[in-house]
Formats: sequence, structure tokens, C-alpha cells
Amino acid sequence: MTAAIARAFSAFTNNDVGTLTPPLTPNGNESKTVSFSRSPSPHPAITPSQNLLRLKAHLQNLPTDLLKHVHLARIRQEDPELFFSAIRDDLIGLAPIVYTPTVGEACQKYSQIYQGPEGLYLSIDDKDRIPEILSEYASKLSTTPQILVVTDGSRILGLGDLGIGGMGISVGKLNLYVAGGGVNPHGCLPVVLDMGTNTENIRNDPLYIGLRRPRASLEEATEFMDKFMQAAASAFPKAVIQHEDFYSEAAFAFLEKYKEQYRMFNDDIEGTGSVILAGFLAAAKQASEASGKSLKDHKVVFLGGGSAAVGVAKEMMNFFTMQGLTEDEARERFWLIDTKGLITSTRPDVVSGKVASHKKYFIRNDTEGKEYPSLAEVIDYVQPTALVGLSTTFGAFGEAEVRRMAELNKAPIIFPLSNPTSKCELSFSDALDWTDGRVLFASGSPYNPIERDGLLREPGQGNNFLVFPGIGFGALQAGAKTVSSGMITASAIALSEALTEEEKAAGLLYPRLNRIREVSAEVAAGVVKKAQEEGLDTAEHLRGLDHAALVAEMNNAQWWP
Ligand SMILES: O=C([O-])CC(=O)C(=O)O
Ligand SMILES: [Mg+2]
Repeated sequence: MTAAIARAFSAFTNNDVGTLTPPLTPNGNESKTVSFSRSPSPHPAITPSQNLLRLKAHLQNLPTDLLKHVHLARIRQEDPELFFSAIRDDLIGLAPIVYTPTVGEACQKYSQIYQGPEGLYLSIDDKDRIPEILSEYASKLSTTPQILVVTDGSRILGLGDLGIGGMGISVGKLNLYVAGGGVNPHGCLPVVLDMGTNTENIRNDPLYIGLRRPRASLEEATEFMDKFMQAAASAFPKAVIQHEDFYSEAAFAFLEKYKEQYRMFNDDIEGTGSVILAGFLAAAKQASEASGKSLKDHKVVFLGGGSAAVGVAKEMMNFFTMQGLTEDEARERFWLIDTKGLITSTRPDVVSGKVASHKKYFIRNDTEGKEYPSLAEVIDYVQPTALVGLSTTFGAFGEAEVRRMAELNKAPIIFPLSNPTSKCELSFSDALDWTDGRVLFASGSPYNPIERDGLLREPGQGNNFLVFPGIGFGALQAGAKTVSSGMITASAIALSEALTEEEKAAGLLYPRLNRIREVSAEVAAGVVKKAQEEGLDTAEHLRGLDHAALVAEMNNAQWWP
């Protein structure tokens, strides 16, 4: 077994490959990490429920979220049943540990907390051997991969380029695929494509386990990506491939290139877009009821011009076309602000053509030569009904701006979406305080409910985990040839329709997280239906079923610990 092949033999869970696993590092060197095999219980009377109790007690004693994260990662590999039982019992408490925000810290410290391989680490140095590596890997697995989450680590949450540490986000997303979507854990394959990193302190860390080179150019990265996508689609022909946390330019380039060729989608552009469209459907309705203004008159200001911002704005345009607006009219409802201010046709970098191509769609032509460099100035100029933050700047929605939104609107819509919490534009408590409790709020990372004026106020969490498990699972069950834009929008509509009467009455913008399995089945059913309507499905047994029957099929197909 060559080093490159050997390093593939460890995975999300060790069940598939446990006996084959020589504990190797991603670099192929012998690892000093102790390998845990699943030895028989020392006493036959130890039951799974005792193990679960013990795990819960142990977690309570661990002093930091990062230590809990590390401990749980080991448990997942050793005993996925136990790990996912714990999450099933306390999703609200454990999602922030195995996913956002703690997963961000785990990615930043990946090389320091490393306890052995968790998935597939592919190095750009091996790019000519990718088909060989993947097909040998596939031939050794007992369960075929169903969902691949792949990153190059170049833009992890709002934390920047973390190189090989990006593996943590692929793993975190797959934790939610199983916990929230019901994918079989043995069918989960986290992948990191190591193309170097431009973050010098990571690259120079003596513990760093990735390639110590500057990040590959987009051209070099595309060549590697082409090989990976082709080899992955051929080695794992049934799998859905989710792109995660690529820097904006690469994210858009890869999505455009592969969207019609492979069963893939980009979670940050499309998943986040879908979730925010769903939340906005609920929020705009509540805001219009409060103000008496028409739905089509909403105006949305975005702070941020990256892949998520542009992806979200484009997906949200569907809200306005649903109200009867044309595409051009829908686009006119959006104002995007990047680090240089409002993106106008007269801004010097726009005039010289230097502005990133993904932003060009939202250039404003109506500002008559005036520039609006700050958020406050844009709010005064536009008088928006909604403010969306994807800027990765902590506290970027300041008191003055939020109070101004509350002056302009009876029920201001404010979505500070940057992740993790350390990058979030506005906390839930400040949002309530500065709007006299009138805000319609959703953040990307979790906040606790707050009691105010005798009412328990529950924050919305507009995080893509409300849809990506359903999108991936739906595409998988449908045997969809591709994941179309129509299927993405269908996921948003299904999510907004999944709100119960009780949740609507409580003013929630999203279904409660403790119903994520039900919600994911609804989302998946919406995705399957759309794939069928567009002729993209291959799963004949699902054809001709109505919505309720499709939801039942999705529920039945879910894996449970
Ligand atoms: O991982 C999350 O929490 C949401 C996400 O995709 C991102 O922020 O990049
Ligand atoms: Mg992401």
C-alpha cells in the first residue's frame, strides 16, 4: 500500500476501514496517535444506555467547548451509534459543539488538536494520481459514500484561509447531515483538498500537518478540481458532492463550471441563499402586516460582497419575482456594500473594471455619481426594510444603524449572518434593546432565547444547516442527475412551509431546531418533487407520489442511531 493510498484509509467513522487502518497522518508518515479499535466491552452487562449516560456526564465535566468537540470527534470515529445517540438526545446543546461556532475554533487549531485522520486528505502534489487514489479507496469501502463535503480550506466560515484545517468544516457539516438529515454515517465522506495556505502563522506552525506552500492560484486549483470532480463522480457514482467554504472567486467559478455536469451544489452560495429566502418569506410577511406596506416594496441592504452575500441576494430575488416583479425589477430591490462602500457604477474600481466579477450583477446605476462609503449613509439613502450582514465583521451593525432601522420600520428585518459568533454583526440582545423588541431577527450562529417584557423571545438561526441536509438527501434519494437552481429554490419554499401554526404564532422565522429531522424530510421531499418536474430524477419508485407520500418516503429512508 502506497503512502497516498494508505492515508485515505481512515474516515468519518472507523467502521468501514477499522481493520485496515494503519494510523497514518495526512502526510503519510507513521502517526504516534494511539489507534482505538472497537474492543469488546470489559463486562458483558455494560449497555449502550450506560455508555450514553457516561458520555453525557463526561461532557459536563469537560471545561471548554473545544475539549468537548475533541472528545466527541473521537467518540464519533470509535462508536458512531453512541455519538449520534448523544446528538439525537440533545441537538440544541450539542450542535454548537460539533458544528458552528465551536467547529470554527477546531478548524483554526486543527493541527494542534489532531488525533488522526478523519476523512480524505488529497494533496495538490498528488493531482495526477487522483483517479487511482479514489478508485482504490472506493474498492476498499464496505459502504459506498453517499455525501461528500469538500473544501480547500480557503475561507472557513468568516475565519479566513485555514489550509488543511478546513477538514474540520467538512466533518462538521457531515455531523449535521447525519444528525439533521438522516444520512447513514458510514456513507459520509469528508474531503479536504490541500492546496497550501496563505495564512503564514498556520503554515509556519511546527505542528501544521498540511502543505507548507502558498495557496495555489485559481488556475492551478481549477486543474486539480477538474481532476477531483471527475474522479469522485466516477469512483462514487451515486454520491452528492457539496462544495464548502471555498473563497468567493473559486466558489463561483467551480459552481458555474460543474453545476450542470455533476450532482453538486455550493452550500455557502446556494444553501445559505435558500435558508435566507425562507426566513425572508416569513419575516417580510410579518413586517408588511405591521407596516401595511406591500410585499414587493421591501428594500434589502447587504453588508458584504462575498460569495455568500451575492448568492443570498440572487436567491432572495425569487421572493420578488414570486410577487410578480421581473428579474430587473427584483434586482433593483437590493443594495450591496463591500469594503469600499455601496457598489455603484461610478466607483473607481467599478469604472476600471477591477471589481470582482461576481459582484457586477448588483452594481447600482441610480446613484448619480454620488458614493456611499458607510453603512449609515446607505441606510439613510435607501431607507431599507431589511438589513443582511455577511461581512464577517463583528459588531458591524452598530447602535446608531440599528436604531435608525427601528426609526424607519415598525418591524425592522435584521439578519446578521456571519459565522462564527466571533464574526457576527449584531447580537440578539443588542438587536432587541436597540429596536424596543420590534426586530425580526435571524443570525447565522446560535444565540440563546431572551426573556423580554414577560415574553420568551426566540432568535431565528438562519444557518444553512436547515436546508443542506435536505438538499443533499433529496438529491440522493431522487438519484438526481444534477442539483438545479429550481431544486434549491424548492428547498427554501419547503422550509418556509414547514413552519407549524404554533411556530408562526410565536413569531418564529424558522422551524425549531428540535424538529430538524421532520423539517429535513419536508425539504428533501420538495427537492425530489422539483427534480421530478424538471426531468432530472432517476428514482422511479418515487415518481407519481404526492407530497405527503414523498415526505413519508424521506422519513423512512433516514438512518437513526
Ligand atoms: O458553517 C456554517 O455555520 C454556515 C456556513 O456554511 C458558513 O458560515 O460558511
Ligand atoms: Mg460554509
